[in-house]
Amino acid sequence: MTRTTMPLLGCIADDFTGATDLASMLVREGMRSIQVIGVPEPGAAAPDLSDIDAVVVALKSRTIPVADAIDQSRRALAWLRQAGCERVFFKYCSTFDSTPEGNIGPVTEALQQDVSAGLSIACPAFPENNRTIVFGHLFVGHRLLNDSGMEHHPLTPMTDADLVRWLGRQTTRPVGLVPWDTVAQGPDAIRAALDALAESGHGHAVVDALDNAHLRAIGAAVASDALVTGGSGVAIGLPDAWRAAGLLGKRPDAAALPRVEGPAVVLSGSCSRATLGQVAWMKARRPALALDPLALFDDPDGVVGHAVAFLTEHMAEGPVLVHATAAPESVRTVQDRLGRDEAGALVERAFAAIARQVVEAGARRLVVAGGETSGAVVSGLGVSALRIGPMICPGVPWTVAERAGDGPPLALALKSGNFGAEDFFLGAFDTLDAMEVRP
Ligand SMILES: Nc1ncnc2c1ncn2[C@@H]1O[C@H](COP(=O)(O)OP(=O)(O)OP(=O)(O)O)[C@@H](O)[C@H]1O
Ligand SMILES: O=C(O)[C@@H](O)C(=O)CO
Repeated sequence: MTRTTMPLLGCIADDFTGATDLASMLVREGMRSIQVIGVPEPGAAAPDLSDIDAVVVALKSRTIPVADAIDQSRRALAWLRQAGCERVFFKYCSTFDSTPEGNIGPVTEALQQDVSAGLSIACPAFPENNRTIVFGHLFVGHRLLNDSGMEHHPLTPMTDADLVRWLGRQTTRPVGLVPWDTVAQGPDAIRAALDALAESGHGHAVVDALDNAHLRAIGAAVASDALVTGGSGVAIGLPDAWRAAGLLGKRPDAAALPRVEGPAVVLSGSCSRATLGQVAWMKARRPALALDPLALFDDPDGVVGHAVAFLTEHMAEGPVLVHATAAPESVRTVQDRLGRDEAGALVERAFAAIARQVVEAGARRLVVAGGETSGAVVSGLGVSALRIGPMICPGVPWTVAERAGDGPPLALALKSGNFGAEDFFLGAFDTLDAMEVRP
């Protein structure tokens, strides 16, 4: 018999757009999914989980102190288990963003303890976005992780592509490897390798994957595990395995959302390479306004007001863009003047205010670029949960927001900095117009 009343899978994601990425993969594979913003406080209105298969709790725990990340993740786990989830997924970045101290290893070990898991896999591979693992080494495209640009990341510089060694620095229990030639032999071989590693005292296994066939085989091998850890890629094999085991029903309409119509805006606070290209592409086609952080520092209300007036003037005619996205040298100038964190916080506050005011002025469909920027916008709009809909590109779905009070429905697409093709900003609205509608 297939269970129908409670979510089967509870997920804990260490950042915001990462949570959306995971939920999107689960929806594509036929699980009705919702993303909850932070751990709901006791007594707060709980999201409606009555027809939901997977719940993803979005934390901001990737770069906070280890003890705080453990505490938040454990609270998320307790809430998910109370909601009925029997399987747990810990989602981190496909570039394994972490430091020698954590937070991936320590959070995994805390969750293992709480769900009484023995060994769990670690698999950030996401071939659809060019992240693959070969003999434990993570590649971004053709480059090793530590030669991909990620070695310069301001918060989590990834200076070693050897995930067995890197994760081993963060964990108390040994880390083993299931190499790709074992993975290629299929689920039974993978399971046997994992069991052998557990038998020999390993607490973690990095699992190689080069393509989606590998990920589906891994999913089938670990479908009974209480805890799976990884990027969104490794989640794609789980739903089929659960359906085969009778734990999950068929969900042909998993991606359907209520129709949301109305003016469309794009807010971009990401300065990642992919977003720079997307902003340039959009500026050549639609009205666009650049936010100047230094002007924002001098007159925040004036600059926000000007941006809202600009959006409001143009949004009825089609998608319109406001961006702080700027080239690295211009970002450096701003950071030298204001400080890196202060500049970031100033721009994020501005986007939160712009989003709030432009929604008050009638905007109903918003695309937001950048993880931190998305967090600020979602907080600014008072969103408590996101129902996940169709995929725009691997890792980015449309969502419909649940908000406190009786606000009008809002469609939101939250894009990780480095995801999406050049035409993402306009293409996103085509996906929304073409989607199947939930009555
Ligand atoms: N022109 C600018 N000068 C200085 N800081 C900026 C500027 N534009 C944006 N920022 C800040 O840079 C940060 C960008 O982070 P964000 O997470 O939004 O994007 P990202 O890093 O590209 O996305 P992701 O985390 O999904 O990869 C934010 O704090 C934003 O406010
Ligand atoms: O896994 C990824 O690359 C993304 O979902 C992410 O976590 C971006 O911060």
